[in-house]
Amino acid sequence: MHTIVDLNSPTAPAQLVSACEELGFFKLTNHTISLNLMENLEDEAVKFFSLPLWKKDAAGAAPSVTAAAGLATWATSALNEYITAVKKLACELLELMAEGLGLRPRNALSKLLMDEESDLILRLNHYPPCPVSRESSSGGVTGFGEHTDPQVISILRSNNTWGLQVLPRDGRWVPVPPDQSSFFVNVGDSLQMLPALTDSPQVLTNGRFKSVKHRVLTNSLQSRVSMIFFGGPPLKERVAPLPHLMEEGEESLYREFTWCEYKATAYASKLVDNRLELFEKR
Ligand SMILES: O=C(O)CCC(=O)C(=O)O
Ligand SMILES: [Fe+2]
Repeated sequence: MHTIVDLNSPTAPAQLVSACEELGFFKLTNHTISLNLMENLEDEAVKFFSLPLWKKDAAGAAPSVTAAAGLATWATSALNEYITAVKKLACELLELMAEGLGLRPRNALSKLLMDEESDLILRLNHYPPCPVSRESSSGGVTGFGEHTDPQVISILRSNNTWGLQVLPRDGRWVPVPPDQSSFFVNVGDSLQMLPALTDSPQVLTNGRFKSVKHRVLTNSLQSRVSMIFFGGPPLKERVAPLPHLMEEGEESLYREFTWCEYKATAYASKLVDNRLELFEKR
């Protein structure tokens, strides 16, 4: 099962490091982001998702999605409030991780998100109930296929509907019990490649973080709504080879690439594809 990290615990830095090394995924409790804010945003998201498709398409192309979709005007400012708060939380976590890794300076990781050109995304997902999943022998219909997140860090909040599963290294999918008042955090591919991002060889010896494979199965009776904050580096930031693929002194199998290139490849490929193969030196 995944680790539960209490943000207020004095041992949070060490707990974060071991959670990121073992599974690359943990539940975070005792954060200060208001449940009320998250529930209000969830209500607006549900209203948006229940609009007819043509209206959602039109809203997507409009300068203000909320206004075009006829959603509450406060929704835009609430969204901005949420994004600011969750970005701050992401940076706090990255600083605690740096502390746990003994990295100097403390902002070695968080500066990637603090940069004014950092690539931040908030995604809202809606999985309507899918009755077929009751009859399905595989235990559910896929709502979001298996993948790793390409960014540095992802911070997920969902309603209390089951569906999220993570894949530990022993290869068996584990359902994650939902908890609408906590966050679920996962290591992204770019954090797995962290030594390159920090230019800090000491991290190589301190262990590596894992970007965890995860997926969502639909629920037969209840709809699931999730909001995920993806913290990515600036587009021009250099992302480099996975150190665990190299022996000491061995030349990298991969050519250097930027976050922009990696992101473009990640979103153009199928979810399960091994994107790194595309960056192998030929
Ligand atoms: O909706 C969820 O619970 C997870 C979705 C997800 O993994 C993603 O959007 O990257
Ligand atoms: Fe994901």
